[in-house]
Amino acid sequence: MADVALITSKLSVHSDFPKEGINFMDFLPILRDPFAFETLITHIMNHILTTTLHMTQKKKIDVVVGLDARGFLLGPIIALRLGAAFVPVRKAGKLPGKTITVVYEKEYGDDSFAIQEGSVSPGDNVVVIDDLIATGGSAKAAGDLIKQAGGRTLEYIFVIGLAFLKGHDKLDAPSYWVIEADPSGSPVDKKDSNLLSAI
Ligand SMILES: O=P(O)(O)OC[C@H]1O[C@H](OP(=O)(O)OP(=O)(O)O)[C@H](O)[C@@H]1O
Ligand SMILES: Nc1ncnc2[nH]cnc12
Repeated sequence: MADVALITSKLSVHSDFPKEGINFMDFLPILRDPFAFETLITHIMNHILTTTLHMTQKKKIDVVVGLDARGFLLGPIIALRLGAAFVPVRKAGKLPGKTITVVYEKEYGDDSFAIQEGSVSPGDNVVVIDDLIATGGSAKAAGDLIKQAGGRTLEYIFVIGLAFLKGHDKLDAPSYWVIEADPSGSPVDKKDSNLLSAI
């Protein structure tokens, strides 16, 4: 698809960042090109309107959860277009008031996430947005927080999926990524795993 080719052309890969052996996929250049950025948002919106919304009888998404930090660059835009709330899942210790926290493991170390109590209500339909899924540790931790708050995660949506790491297998709902990358950071045709996980 031409839209995916344009978005993919903006990605850059940095070897051995932030640690030796990690091919870090940088999606920020997409945001520097307004046309590519708009194309990405439109692609994600099309996916949500044609697929995610039909995962619930209510046909409504109540909350878009964005993951610290790069999920914050996409989540509020998607939330506004859907008429949904935006809720950040932040690294623990950064949010005021009562929070729910969870410790998790990711591709290059351990971390902890928090969500503000009351920001997701019981029964809310939630979509999680982030730039990338690697081991799935971050997305799973966010899903655990949403579950503890009583919300229902309909889908996890990413710009980039490192499907070979099988992170999506850890998640309690289907996942979708716009671009799939191999261990070197090169784009590959999306595997069935992505399609299957979106069923
Ligand atoms: O699937 P995982 O193995 O959990 O890795 C994916 C997460 O790692 C990156 O964030 P990072 O924790 O580096 O935080 P940052 O966005 O603040 O740099 C990325 O933006 C995802 O949130
Ligand atoms: N390879 C990678 N590139 C960018 N962000 C990441 N987060 C975890 N692994 C990553």
